[in-house]
Amino acid sequence: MLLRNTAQPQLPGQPPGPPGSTVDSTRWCNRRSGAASEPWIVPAPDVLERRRSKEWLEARDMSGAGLTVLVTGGAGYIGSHCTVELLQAGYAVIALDNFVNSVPSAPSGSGLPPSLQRVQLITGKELTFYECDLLDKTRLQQIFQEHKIDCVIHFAAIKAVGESMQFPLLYYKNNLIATINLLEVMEAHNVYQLVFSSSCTVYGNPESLPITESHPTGDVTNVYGRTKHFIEGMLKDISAANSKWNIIALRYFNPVGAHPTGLIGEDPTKEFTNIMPYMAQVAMGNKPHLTIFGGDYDTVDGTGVRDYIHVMDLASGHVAALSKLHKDHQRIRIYNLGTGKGVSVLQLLKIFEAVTDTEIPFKICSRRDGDIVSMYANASLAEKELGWKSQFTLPQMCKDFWRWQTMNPDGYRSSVENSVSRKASQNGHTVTEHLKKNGHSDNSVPAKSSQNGHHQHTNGKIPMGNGHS
Ligand SMILES: CC(=O)N[C@H]1[C@@H](OP(=O)(O)OP(=O)(O)OC[C@H]2O[C@@H](n3ccc(=O)[nH]c3=O)[C@H](O)[C@@H]2O)O[C@H](CO)[C@H](O)[C@@H]1O
Repeated sequence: MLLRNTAQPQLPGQPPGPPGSTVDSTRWCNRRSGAASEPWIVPAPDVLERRRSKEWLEARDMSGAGLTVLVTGGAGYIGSHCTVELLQAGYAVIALDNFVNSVPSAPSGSGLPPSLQRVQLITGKELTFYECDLLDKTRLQQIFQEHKIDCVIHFAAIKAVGESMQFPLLYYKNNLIATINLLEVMEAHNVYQLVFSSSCTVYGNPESLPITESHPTGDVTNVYGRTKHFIEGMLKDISAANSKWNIIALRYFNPVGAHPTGLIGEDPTKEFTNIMPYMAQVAMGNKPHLTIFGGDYDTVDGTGVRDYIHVMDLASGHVAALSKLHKDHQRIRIYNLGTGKGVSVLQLLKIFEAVTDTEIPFKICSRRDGDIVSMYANASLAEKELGWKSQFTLPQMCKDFWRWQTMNPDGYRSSVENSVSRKASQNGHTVTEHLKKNGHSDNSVPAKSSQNGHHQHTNGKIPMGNGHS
């Protein structure tokens, strides 16, 4: 039976229905009939740690202690998950975002966007945030002047493949000029350590599988991908011209999943087209069926094959990359971040159904323009040189994505204040007591409005008494 979510707004971590109600998810998702119902429970924030191997935890990288990293695109999907790992690795984080594809800070709130408020809740640590468009070079310069920045992770970009074909100049301007501004400002402030967010899309149609970093690049099928390819070229050129540069470009395969707490996840403000968010919408009953693009490819079952990687694995890959930059000066180096496992659309669908206990009706239609048949990584270089290896399995990716989706059916519109209030009241504490107990000071510093109207959330402390956005 397919039911729509008609529930009232609920708190993250609670099933739909009035706060405190016992309504479970059988009421509102595309559940398999007769299956036992089990409401989603908020996992402890250390759940991620427990999933990792003992060896990994022992070797935990704390190389960020005492260093400040600037994260562009910090409020977005990958940026926010990476910020969790950076804070946990001891970095002081300065995050920037222009909210082009992430949910903005509420005008009356703390100045922090909801994704980053939740990052603070997960980590119990504070960060600094500026609303800043990288096309605004003056603003960027001010930020570099105000802080002693040691290194940069550059996520900020627009990334919708279809949109990039319709509006190529928008993509070239936003992705290329923004990056040039950032590189110029970095150089002017003697900041030369950079991790750049690239993509497996630079390989185009692979000539051989699994794909190693030495596979030819440039035969890219879309404008978005070409911006990534051009930026990689630019980074090679600047590192050849000036030996001070120390850069790692990470070529991601297909990022999916969400933080295991379910507090942060993907909440694009643009129409989504990637498969897992779409699949989840069908599972929720918000879309009637999944359209599978092509069932006649030369693959295990005729559907397209990809290398899906948990976003928290990507996040730890960035910490490993920064750590490498602090240790070795290698001018520019490129690594694939993937699991090395190719998974077809139908295989993904079956696993998603099994771990979420839902049914996903689908229709196999014609191939999507520009789609690649099969793509998966050889990620052994990252393992050898960065000491990084993916940890999460595909069922965990699906489960974590689903937890985020069901806890936040309206994305970040469920407020952090509610989440805090709920946890506090569960423990018999006030919000203030709860935050103090969890390492937040009540000595809050509200967001300042800078001269040009941008918000800065100084030290990232969660203001109390005046509400959270
Ligand atoms: C060519 C290209 O630049 N691809 C980008 C796109 O990868 P992909 O196009 O690989 O990601 P995707 O999630 O859109 O598609 C994954 C697989 O699912 C299939 N599919 C997808 C949606 C759907 O409704 N039905 C369906 O069958 C699709 O044909 C493909 O085989 O997005 C990624 C981010 O996650 C990267 O940014 C990639 O660079």
